[in-house]
Amino acid sequence: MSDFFVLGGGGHARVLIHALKRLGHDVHGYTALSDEGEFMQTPYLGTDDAFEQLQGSLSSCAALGIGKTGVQTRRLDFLDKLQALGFRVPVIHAPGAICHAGVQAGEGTVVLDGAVVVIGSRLGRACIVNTNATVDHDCVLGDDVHIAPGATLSGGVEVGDHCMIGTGANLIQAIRVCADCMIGAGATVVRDISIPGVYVGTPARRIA
Ligand SMILES: CC(=O)SCCNC(=O)CCNC(=O)[C@H](O)C(C)(C)COP(=O)(O)OP(=O)(O)OC[C@H]1O[C@@H](n2cnc3c(N)ncnc32)[C@H](O)[C@@H]1OP(=O)(O)O
Repeated sequence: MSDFFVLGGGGHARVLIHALKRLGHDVHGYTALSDEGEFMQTPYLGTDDAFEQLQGSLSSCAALGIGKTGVQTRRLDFLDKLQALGFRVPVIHAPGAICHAGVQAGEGTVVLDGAVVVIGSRLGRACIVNTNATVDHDCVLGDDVHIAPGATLSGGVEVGDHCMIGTGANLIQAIRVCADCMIGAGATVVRDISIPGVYVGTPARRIA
């Protein structure tokens, strides 16, 4: 069991703190833009950049609690900073997640309750496989990819860096989605996507 601090003070941080505690880890506190997270039930340590000053006194493990609702986020920047300062940012599988043996995942990646990651899949760094999402066999996710709640990647799907696959979206088998795409909630992707942008609907079409 390890001692963690959680970087971020919103809903995603709260989910991670809950998961870490259920896994038996100690959570010393969280950082956030401001001290507004009484509901976090763990001490506020300072702003999101405070870990640079607090390094000596903080636990050696960190969790990336900053959520991702768009393509551009600071998640990878923070992961790089944390690692450069010597923190470990382990992969977290929530107690209710299912990850098949041999699935590979990069540092800072989390798989949340009810999510299933099937044999042969590879997840990059700082990814989120959110509640009840499915990443079926032999998928490959780049870095900083978010598979939102209830989204489904069928077998052999590839998703590029920084993509966000929205809540309940479905990608059929062997689809390739290039980096920097937002797939809207409920979209159905039936063709490869090779131009970065925002895609919605069934079948998914580019709107921006
Ligand atoms: C635990 C968590 O909470 S994780 C968070 C999970 N969140 C998500 O999955 C959110 C995914 N985001 C979406 O689906 C968003 O609606 C986006 C990114 C696709 C579009 O957002 P915006 O760029 O703000 O577009 P906007 O809301 O202005 O809509 C533009 C048009 O697309 C339509 N549209 C927006 N989203 C969708 C969608 N998912 N499916 C179909 N049509 C859509 C709108 O109705 C609008 O159409 P109109 O011009 O005919 O009125």
